[in-house]
Amino acid sequence: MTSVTIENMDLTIDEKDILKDINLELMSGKITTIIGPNGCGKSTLLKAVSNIIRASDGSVYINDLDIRQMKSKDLAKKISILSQKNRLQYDLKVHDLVGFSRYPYLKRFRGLSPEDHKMIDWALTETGADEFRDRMMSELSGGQAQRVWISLLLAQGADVLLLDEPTTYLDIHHQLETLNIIRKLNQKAHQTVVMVLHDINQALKYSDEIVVMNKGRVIKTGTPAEVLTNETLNEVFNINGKITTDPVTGKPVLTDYELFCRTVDGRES
Ligand SMILES: Nc1ncnc2c1ncn2[C@@H]1O[C@H](COP(=O)(O)OP(=O)(O)OP(=O)(O)O)[C@@H](O)[C@H]1O
Repeated sequence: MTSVTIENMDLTIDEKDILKDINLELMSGKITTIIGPNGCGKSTLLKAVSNIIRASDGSVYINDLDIRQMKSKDLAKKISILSQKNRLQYDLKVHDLVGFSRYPYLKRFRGLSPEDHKMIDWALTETGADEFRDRMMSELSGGQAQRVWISLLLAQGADVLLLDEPTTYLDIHHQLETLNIIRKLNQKAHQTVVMVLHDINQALKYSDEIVVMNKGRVIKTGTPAEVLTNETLNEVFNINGKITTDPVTGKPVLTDYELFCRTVDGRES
């Protein structure tokens, strides 16, 4: 299993502080979900962990290896990232697109090996995307395409999976299907999964650990039960709700949520 440690990370873009003093130990083999309001730095944090964007200060370690000391191919064998918006410039067959994930393993002047094909087939089967492996990406629905993108992430064979809003654009059925696939894979293969989700109840249900961000900082980490308090909801999202415990999963559930606004003199409105 692979652990990821972020130490004293700051990230500045155009003199604006985007991430400030981030210290995190992402739990090995578990599912961690980052929640927080729009623009608080969640996507930027995932990009910095995968070295797509360089932090201005601080370090990210994968099992004690500093990612800045790693070659990009070696890093890609350890960490794969599913970005928020996946767009293709050219239309491709599903199978060919997933094949790109094997780039870090290609030997010079050689094509895909039997091992590469095995990984691609496995990834397509695990996500249920195998049935449209020979179709063009442009022919797929949003939910089908998302399964292909997750296959691409899996076929890369990394121990750490970063997923930025993997359920965006999906209907509720496909949202749950996608999260179930991620959880099933995490339970079977014990990858370290770090997701960004906007749906608080989905975050509570599917995560071992929650990271709450606000204004570029991590303000709370812990189990769903530790993190979900009305104090946190007020402070971060400006909402209030009823918090109960799901009798089956034992995890907290948020219901009856409402905007919670304080006027300048401190009254609720
Ligand atoms: N390339 C960039 N250039 C300038 N500013 C950027 C860049 N990327 C991100 N930002 C800024 O950094 C801040 C954090 O953005 P980020 O996308 O990480 O937030 P987020 O929490 O993922 O938001 P959302 O929930 O809306 O997706 C925002 O203010 C954004 O405008």
